[in-house]
Amino acid sequence: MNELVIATKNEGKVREFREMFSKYGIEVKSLLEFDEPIEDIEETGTTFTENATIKAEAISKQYNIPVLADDSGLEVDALEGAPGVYSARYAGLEKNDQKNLDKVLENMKDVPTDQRTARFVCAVAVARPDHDTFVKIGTCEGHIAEEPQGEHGFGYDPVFIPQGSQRTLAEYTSEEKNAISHRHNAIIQLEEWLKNA
Ligand SMILES: O=c1[nH]c(=O)c2ncn([C@@H]3O[C@H](COP(=O)(O)OP(=O)(O)OP(=O)(O)O)[C@@H](O)[C@H]3O)c2[nH]1
Ligand SMILES: [Mg+2]
Repeated sequence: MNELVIATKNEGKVREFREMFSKYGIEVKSLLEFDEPIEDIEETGTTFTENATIKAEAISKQYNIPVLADDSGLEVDALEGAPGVYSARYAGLEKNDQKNLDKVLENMKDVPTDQRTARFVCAVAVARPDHDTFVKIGTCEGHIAEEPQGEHGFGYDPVFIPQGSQRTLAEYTSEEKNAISHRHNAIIQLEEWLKNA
């Protein structure tokens, strides 16, 4: 396989998939690079697994090709798992990373350091014509910073400090993030399939 379609319109995800799949010699094509505009796929599931499956199967069926999709988000223990599957839409449907992150910090303002534990979760689904869809899940444990730091990455990266680190993920280089991220931890479980695909 030398090209894989990823059913996403999130440029941050596309960049990371492109970086991580390059070592397998696989080029990534996202929904942003199709000749015709692709309608938004409604994420009606209540779990990362369901939503990743919905996105992968929608595009796989429409174009009759193998497709990978990623549904991911941030689970904060002190917020009972929120924003969770609603991470992209936490502060509203407009999908504003800054507003989402501000809302997490605001909701966490009275939470002491030792209770700020959180994790990123990523479900990757692979849908193919005439095959059952399969899903792999990766996580990345850490805690929520008191204030945003760093310019790299996307989404909640400026407020997420991976376990054992003093820096936020937005202060990591892309190579450093791609070595420990939830997305990386999901993709490494695809290695067998990638080698044979
Ligand atoms: O700081 C972050 N670093 C990450 O590595 C990361 N991965 C996911 N997220 C957050 O979770 C939402 C996913 O929602 P999501 O899976 O529905 O994606 P999306 O709507 O942005 O794009 P699409 O793939 O659905 O087209 C994203 O928007 C982000 O807010 C991340 N934040
Ligand atoms: Mg989405």
